[in-house]
Amino acid sequence: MKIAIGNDHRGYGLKVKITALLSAQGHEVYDFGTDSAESADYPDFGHLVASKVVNDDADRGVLICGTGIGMSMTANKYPGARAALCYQTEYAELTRRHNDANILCLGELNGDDLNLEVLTVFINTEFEGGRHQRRIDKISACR
Ligand SMILES: O=C(CO)[C@H](O)[C@H](O)[C@H](O)COP(=O)(O)O
Repeated sequence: MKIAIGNDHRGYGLKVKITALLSAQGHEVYDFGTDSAESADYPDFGHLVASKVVNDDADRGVLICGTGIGMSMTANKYPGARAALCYQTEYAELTRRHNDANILCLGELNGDDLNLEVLTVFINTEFEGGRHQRRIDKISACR
């Protein structure tokens, strides 16, 4: 799978671990920065990753900031982005099965170990389709 990843300064350490894990599993990881723990603005990286996903240059995106909230706000500005902020594995499973989420947002505050579990579930869970596809289609239908 092609996976685009981005982070701000608070997400840098976790990004390094995630990139190593995904690469070891054979995924193609495209790292859009930031590349250090020096202060950086999360929208800069959220925009890069979300645009890659909605343009089909990546199958999934992963975005990390302190809470994951700013990244999810940024990514969901893009039509076709379904960014999900997940703090527990159950949410990652359900957002893949029911929402076909294509971007996972993580909060560094949630802890690296739990975030890596959440990531693994997100990457390995398939969309169920059926009634959930109808509902996803309705997300795009702004009134
Ligand atoms: O959590 C975040 C946005 O939702 C970001 O990680 C920001 O970094 C957070 O707002 C903290 O900012 P700071 O400059 O590190 O204090």
